[in-house]
Amino acid sequence: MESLEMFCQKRGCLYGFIVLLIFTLSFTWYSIEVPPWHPTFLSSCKMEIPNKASLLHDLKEVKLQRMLYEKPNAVKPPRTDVLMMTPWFAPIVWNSTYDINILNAQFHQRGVRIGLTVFAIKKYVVFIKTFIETAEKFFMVGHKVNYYIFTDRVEEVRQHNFTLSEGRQLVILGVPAYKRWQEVSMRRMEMIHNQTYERFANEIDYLVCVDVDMRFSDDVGVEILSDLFGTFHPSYYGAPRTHYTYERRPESAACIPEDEGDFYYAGGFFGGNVVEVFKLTHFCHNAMLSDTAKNIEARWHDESYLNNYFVYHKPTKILSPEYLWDNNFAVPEILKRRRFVAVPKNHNEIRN
Ligand SMILES: CC(=O)N[C@H]1[C@@H](OP(=O)(O)OP(=O)(O)OC[C@H]2O[C@@H](n3ccc(=O)[nH]c3=O)[C@H](O)[C@@H]2O)O[C@H](CO)[C@H](O)[C@@H]1O
Ligand SMILES: [Mn+2]
Repeated sequence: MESLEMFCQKRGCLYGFIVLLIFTLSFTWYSIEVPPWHPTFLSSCKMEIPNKASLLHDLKEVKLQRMLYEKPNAVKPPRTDVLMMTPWFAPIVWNSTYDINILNAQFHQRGVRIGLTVFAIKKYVVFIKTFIETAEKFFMVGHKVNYYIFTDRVEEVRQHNFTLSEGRQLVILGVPAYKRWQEVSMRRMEMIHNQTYERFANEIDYLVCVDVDMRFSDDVGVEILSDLFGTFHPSYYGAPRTHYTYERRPESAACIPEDEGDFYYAGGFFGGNVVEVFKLTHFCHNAMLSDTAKNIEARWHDESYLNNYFVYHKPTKILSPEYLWDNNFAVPEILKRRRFVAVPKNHNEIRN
């Protein structure tokens, strides 16, 4: 039989342990402002957990596919003549830095849908035929694509009756024609913004927003897609900050001080997922309105606001000038492909 003394000793240990446990638990509870099992904590973790059946289905699919390609080499970069990564770890897309087959497999697996927005207002409708025809050849071939053509000449665009490959659709959106070309260009931000929740959120995953006075002349594929992306302007990718044609007047909402800024981005090619494009166009349009109220027109219109936005909201990917080129420029050694090039235009003739 256990002596009374031993029984008391054991019970003492047990009580001691329980007291310690309660103390530790309550300390943990109070030291975490919102405990992990609290709904507020769960909703603050932004990652959405997909449904279990679809996760398991995806896993099965990955196993079925063989992945055959030359393995990357950790000590031999594919390019040493250009910057391939920004200091905030956004890749810069140059030829031969990626394997399109790997990327295509990834984006097909996700069934990604891509929207391409383009504006053909007033005389700029002349560009739409070449634009769509070359896009059919080179833009996101094999993926689901929606073209969104914003125009004041709906009938004229419709009459082209473009034949599109499978999985591709064309949507014509009637919009007003502003008088000055600068305003037409700037108002694109507002019009894209207006369609994000109305339409884009339901129809696509990524948006690509470009100029219409352009032609595709080589592949532009899913390598460009990321949450938020911009493109080096072909005139300034190698230039020092002082040469960038940023808006410099402090009273403008587009102002970038002399000692800030990374690159000079082109107004004619940007994009991202629907939410990021919503935020970007919201900023650019409202900054433009606030400048207009002060009688200020930013130096390079929408491009100036875009550049300002990218200083403070860094793009997660940047496209090299391969994606926006002008054949009036001499072709530098680093430029291996010209994928999207300006169609020559008579500025005075087309803008008036
Ligand atoms: C390649 C590139 O980076 N281009 C940018 C550049 O000049 P650009 O000289 O290339 O501007 P632009 O004349 O092409 O105008 C921009 C776009 O607005 C549309 N448009 C314009 C006028 C008009 O009457 N009808 C019409 O539809 C059309 O889609 C055109 O492509 O600077 C502009 C602002 O000054 C914009 O930021 C452009 O995106
Ligand atoms: Mn243009």
